[in-house]
Amino acid sequence: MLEQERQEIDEIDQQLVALLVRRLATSERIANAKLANNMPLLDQQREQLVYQRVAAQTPVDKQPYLKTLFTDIMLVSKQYQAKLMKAWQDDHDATDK
Ligand SMILES: C=C(O[C@@H]1C=C(C(=O)O)C=C[C@H]1O)C(=O)O
Repeated sequence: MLEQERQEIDEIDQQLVALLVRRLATSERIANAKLANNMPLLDQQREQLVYQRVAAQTPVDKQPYLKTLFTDIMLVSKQYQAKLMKAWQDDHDATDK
């Protein structure tokens, strides 16, 4: 009964996982550039642009759900960047001593 739809969800999830892994890898490169250039991790202006772009691509009835999803996606992205930047900074401090 639900097999076809569940198979479609599985296929979509497979694509989402690959894209989310790629997004995190890109976020890692951004974290590296921020540390090298003494820039803050958080960029609220950029996040507002992301929300605007997502909303423009989303049917109105689904916009609140996509907003929640992207809040979480960017939260995880920032958590990952914070972990990486701390580890790189700790390494750097250790080699300075
Ligand atoms: C990835 C970045 O770092 C943070 C995470 C963002 C994201 O995951 O889209 C956006 C802005 C920043 O708060 C960035 O600055 O582009």
